Amino acid sequence: MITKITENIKYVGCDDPELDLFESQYSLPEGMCYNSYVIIDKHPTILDTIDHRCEEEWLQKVESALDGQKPEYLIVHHMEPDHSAGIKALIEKYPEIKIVCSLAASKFLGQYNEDIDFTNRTIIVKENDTLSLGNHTLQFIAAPFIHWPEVIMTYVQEEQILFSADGFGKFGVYDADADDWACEARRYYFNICGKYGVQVSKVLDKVANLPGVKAIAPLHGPVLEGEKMKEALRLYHIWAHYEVETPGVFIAYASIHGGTKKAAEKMRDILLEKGCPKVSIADLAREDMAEAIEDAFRYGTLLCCASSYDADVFPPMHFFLHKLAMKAYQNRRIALLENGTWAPSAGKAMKALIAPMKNITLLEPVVTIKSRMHQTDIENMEKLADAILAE
Ligand SMILES: Cc1cc2nc3c(=O)[nH]c(=O)nc-3n(C[C@H](O)[C@H](O)[C@H](O)COP(=O)(O)O)c2cc1C
Repeated sequence: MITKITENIKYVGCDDPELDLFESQYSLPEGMCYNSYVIIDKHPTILDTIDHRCEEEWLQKVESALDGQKPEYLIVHHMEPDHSAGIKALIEKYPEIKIVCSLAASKFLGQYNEDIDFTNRTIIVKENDTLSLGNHTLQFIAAPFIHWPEVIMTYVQEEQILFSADGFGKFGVYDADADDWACEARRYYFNICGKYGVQVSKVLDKVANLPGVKAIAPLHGPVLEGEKMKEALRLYHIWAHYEVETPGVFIAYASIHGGTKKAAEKMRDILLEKGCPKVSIADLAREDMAEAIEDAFRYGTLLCCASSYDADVFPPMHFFLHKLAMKAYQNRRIALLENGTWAPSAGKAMKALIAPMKNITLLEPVVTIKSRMHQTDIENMEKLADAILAE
């Protein structure tokens, strides 16, 4: 199906409901979609290609949307293969097409397609350059590191639509969770763009200076308009600035034989009894790691509970904290509970992983339990809960 975004801008993206993992690591309970658009004008133009999994379907949609015209330009916003894999097939089908992209993207074109000669085919654009298609003027916006260095966005001046590359994207097929954009957009943002809050903030400032954006069309997920677009912009402002979105505590635990899990659940109960507005809890060994990353960013305080393991920390917790550090986790309070049977080491290992993070307040006391939570541990756990709740 080809959907009209406006009279002359058509959606030619594809759903991929069967993909197991996005970027080989993110679970997809509702599949994925790769967006692509065709602008019908004096100079017909395609915005981005597609993942190789959907190439044939996409080519047919493009042909049908063009309705007999030949495309003159392909705008490449982002060179990641889920959007650029179709470039080769597109050039084979329309050998005269010109590729419009950033300088950085022009280098990646050859890296991904060494058998194609891009000489005399590539038009390099930079910040605020424009390209007239006839009735549509494309204004290019540099968006480096959202979340790759070559990224550009395109603002279609007459229609006031921003084509935002992976910015404002989400997991799921095109119309998944139509009434709850934030849930999968948040998981997508923190796991994929989270490291680049500074760059996202800069782009948000540029978007605010555009003369009235009416819609945002990302490379994954629905086109955002009206109140949904306003809400997405509000959330992106919070996320990009590493602000707390929801008051409360996220408890992440990694337990080998269940003792640490019991202590984590007891901490949840103590916190709720003491009036904590919201406590979310996750088993890092079993639950979706990407969702745990998302929740760590969502709440203001993170409580990590982990078993000791080979004079270090149980690996699911190691991976979790390592990934948070990679994603520039910052501006948060962290509390620790460790468990060990002969020489507890989880606390020290967790502290070492947290040390490089920016603007983290480590709460005291670090609670140590031995093998199983004992009555004598409760006093320390209460103290830790008090420290968590004392803002
Ligand atoms: C492979 C392995 C390595 C472990 N290494 C340590 C260790 O270095 N120091 C320690 O005190 N306990 C160690 N333990 C014990 C765990 O920390 C133990 O499972 C924990 O104290 C009980 O909590 P749990 O029920 O949440 O796993 C190890 C356990 C396993 C299975």
